[in-house]
Amino acid sequence: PDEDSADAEPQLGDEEWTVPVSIGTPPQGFKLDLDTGSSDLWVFSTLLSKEEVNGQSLYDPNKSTTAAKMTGYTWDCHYGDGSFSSGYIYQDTVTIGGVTVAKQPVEVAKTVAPQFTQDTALDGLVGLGFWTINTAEPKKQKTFFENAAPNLEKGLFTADLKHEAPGSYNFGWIDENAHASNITYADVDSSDGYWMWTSPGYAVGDAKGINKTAIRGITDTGTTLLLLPDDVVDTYYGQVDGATWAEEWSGYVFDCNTTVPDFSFAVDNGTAKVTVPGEYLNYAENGDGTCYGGIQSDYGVGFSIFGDIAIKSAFVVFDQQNLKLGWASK
Ligand SMILES: Cc1ccc(-c2noc([C@H]3C[C@@H](O)CN3)n2)cc1F
Repeated sequence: PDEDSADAEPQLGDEEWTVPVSIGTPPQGFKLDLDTGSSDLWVFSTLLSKEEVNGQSLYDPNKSTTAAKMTGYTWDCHYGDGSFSSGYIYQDTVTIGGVTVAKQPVEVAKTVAPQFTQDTALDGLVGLGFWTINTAEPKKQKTFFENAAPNLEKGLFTADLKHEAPGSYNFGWIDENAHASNITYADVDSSDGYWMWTSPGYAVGDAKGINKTAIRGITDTGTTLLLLPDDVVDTYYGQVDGATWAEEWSGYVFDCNTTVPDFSFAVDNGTAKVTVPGEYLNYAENGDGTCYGGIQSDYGVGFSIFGDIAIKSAFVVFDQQNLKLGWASK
């Protein structure tokens, strides 16, 4: 059923992906960043001061006949990079990829951090984590997917992000033509509100076996890079000629002409694995002849983060009904 599919446009050199979202009646159109690492749906709005807006589309609830203010409700988000946004809440009709939720809590921004003002590629976020980390007060609100799932064929959504090319998110069904290998599932621990799971190990380059070490982390479409434990990161860069940790870049860098090896992480008991091509792991030029690695340390986060660099290397199934995370090659 192709109607439940949203094209995901890569922005800023695969830094983030946005999808077209309609809110209100008549529909107001936005480009929102689907983020499995948070659980608030928020959008730039007419409540913002003009200094905080830089070309983004603004949701105006007063122009929507289906908008209803949730009196007394507020929200306040803080993201991993220190950015923030906050405001008030309306219920309105939201459509993403052909899936419509009436009375979806739409968090309208009254304040956004400079990072959002500067990010002209997006008009807000759609959190696809679990409601337990939604920031609405006095009562947490369900995500778009949690509200949509009961009316979908399957209580799951899939992410098929691609390197420097449009990808897609599907809601409620698995496109068997979108993945090459069987889908291998891992158990999800949603107790912290994230898509948290544990990979049993990893391999660098074309190494046959895997280094058996548990990598516990979240699968987060809103994080660009692949953030891993220091011992894994050090082992990886030990195989990248000339790689060093650079204070000025706060991360591992190497000469841009360096050939960087693939990185594979195991799924389930290690029978299946996802291979991130070395090409994706030379993430960005620093401008001084060095390049910034796509693998960096998860120090201080408390868990690893399988961000877009890992997600775009696979076809990923976020199965909320069975609390499973599926990975397949494509
Ligand atoms: C300007 C800007 C800043 C942050 C983010 C952002 N979105 O998702 C996330 C990650 C980290 C964690 O917070 C949840 N998922 N970060 C997006 C932005 F456009």
